[in-house]
Amino acid sequence: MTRSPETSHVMSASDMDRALTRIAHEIVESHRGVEGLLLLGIPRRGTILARRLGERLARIDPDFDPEQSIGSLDITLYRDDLRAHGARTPEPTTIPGAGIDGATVVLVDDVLYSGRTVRAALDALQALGRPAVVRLAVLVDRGHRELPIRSDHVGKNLPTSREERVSVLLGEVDGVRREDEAVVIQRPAAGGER
Ligand SMILES: O=P(O)(O)OC[C@H]1O[C@H](OP(=O)(O)OP(=O)(O)O)[C@H](O)[C@@H]1O
Ligand SMILES: O=c1cc[nH]c(=O)[nH]1
Repeated sequence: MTRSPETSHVMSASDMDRALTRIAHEIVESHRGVEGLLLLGIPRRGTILARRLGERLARIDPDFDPEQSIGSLDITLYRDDLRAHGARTPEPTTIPGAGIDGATVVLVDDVLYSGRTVRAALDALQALGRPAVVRLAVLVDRGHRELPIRSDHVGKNLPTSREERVSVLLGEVDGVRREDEAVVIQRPAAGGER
């Protein structure tokens, strides 16, 4: 008999909002302001979260100009599992303003797991220029790293087992209402097929 996976909510929409607000404050504090800051989201959900972080940065410090300081970094062609999974359709890379040379780039993603996406992002960045500093902000760190990568800013550390799947549900991608956005863990039902 096939059982459906169990799903549990681990962050609500307001938990996510609060986490992003805290991360925005952390970024300003660790960078000592917003000059030279460039947020680059990893599509697709990282790009949306980068935009939301940027809105908060602009509220904290009006010198932060979202138009000039938020972009998107596609990593599709830099993945190390291209051979195993085949190519995905690339999303646009958009680098605003003066580019990445000399900037403090904050990579933004929804989930940090093996670290392979971030490794690919570092390769993608290197092809574009030479930032002064690269940092990482993620909404959820679920552990199980396969590479020596850690996040500077974390919305929530979430202990998980490898069998579980963490999903960040966002209106723009998943079609949920803003108030129904959430982080959920799906675990295979005990005794069920996967
Ligand atoms: O640290 P990692 O092991 O690389 O995992 C993290 C990545 O996995 C997810 O993307 P995924 O490739 O699953 O694509 P999707 O969310 O668009 O399905 C997530 O958005 C991260 O980018
Ligand atoms: O659980 C996981 C693993 C990789 N990427 C995700 O988004 N969730």
